[in-house]
Amino acid sequence: MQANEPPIDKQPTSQVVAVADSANAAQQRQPVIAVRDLAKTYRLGGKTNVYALRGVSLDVYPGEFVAVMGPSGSGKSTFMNLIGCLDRPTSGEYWLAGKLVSRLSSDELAIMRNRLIGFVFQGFNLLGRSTAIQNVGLPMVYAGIPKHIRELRARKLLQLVGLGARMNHKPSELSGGQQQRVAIARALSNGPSLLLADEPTGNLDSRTSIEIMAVMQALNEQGLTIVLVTHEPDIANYAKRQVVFRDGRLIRDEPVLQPNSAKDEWMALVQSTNEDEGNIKEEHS
Ligand SMILES: Nc1ncnc2c1ncn2[C@@H]1O[C@H](COP(=O)(O)OP(=O)(O)OP(=O)(O)O)[C@@H](O)[C@H]1O
Repeated sequence: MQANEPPIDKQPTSQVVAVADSANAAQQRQPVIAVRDLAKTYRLGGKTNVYALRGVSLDVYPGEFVAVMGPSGSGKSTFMNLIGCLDRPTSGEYWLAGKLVSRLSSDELAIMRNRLIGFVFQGFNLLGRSTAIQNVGLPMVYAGIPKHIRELRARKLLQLVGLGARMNHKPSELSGGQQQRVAIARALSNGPSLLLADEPTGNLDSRTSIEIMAVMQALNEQGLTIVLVTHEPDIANYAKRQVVFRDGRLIRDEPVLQPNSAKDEWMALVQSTNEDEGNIKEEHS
């Protein structure tokens, strides 16, 4: 066992059980995320403690699509910041792809984060003066990838999210949904195995939200593990599993038996729009 692998008694119970249960192949895989008793306390003004997370334990396996829900202030963003290695917990343990995060140096952590995790935010966070292809290529500049490979990869990623015809557009020349698709392509640029999305549809209308969720579901079908924070139950119903936080605790963790298909809903919307437009044309002819 490597120094920063979870000791067997600390490993997720399901993983230990899975060793004995060879029939359950999915559970035999190592979790991408394994947290145990994770807690985060903020100290306000040197006096007051804010208990943002109070002992959360959770495993997320490769290929899962998890929606994180809960009321405002319940700890969702704090949890995402911890699993995204953007912040350190006050106590508890976190294994990211089998490595105990607390044992990693800041440099090791940064390398692991850049290699394994892609981030998508509510506000897109694109550079306003850069084109779509430049925005997507930026994380690869930091990763030291040569220009010709960067461009090739950025083109492929923009095509993957359906923006092949918008590569040279700046964010102000793109719709909100298109900007979020650029942000998703950028999040994928270093080939992560985990996508963390904090309210990715929070700034979008419901039609555009379905479009973005169709992209997310397609990526998940290709094997990408996704953890997504949302306030909206409709959005959470596109995920395969829902976890709910309240007052810094995990109070519910359930599979979604039949996730909605955003692609089907999107196609139905497009079809009904086409029919409406056809009817209008007929009325005017
Ligand atoms: N940097 C901070 N300093 C002090 N308190 C904080 C800090 N960040 C978050 N908190 C507090 O921790 C608690 C959890 O906040 P968090 O942002 O994780 O909740 P949330 O579920 O993401 O809420 P929302 O849905 O409104 O984004 C809240 O009481 C919040 O005020």
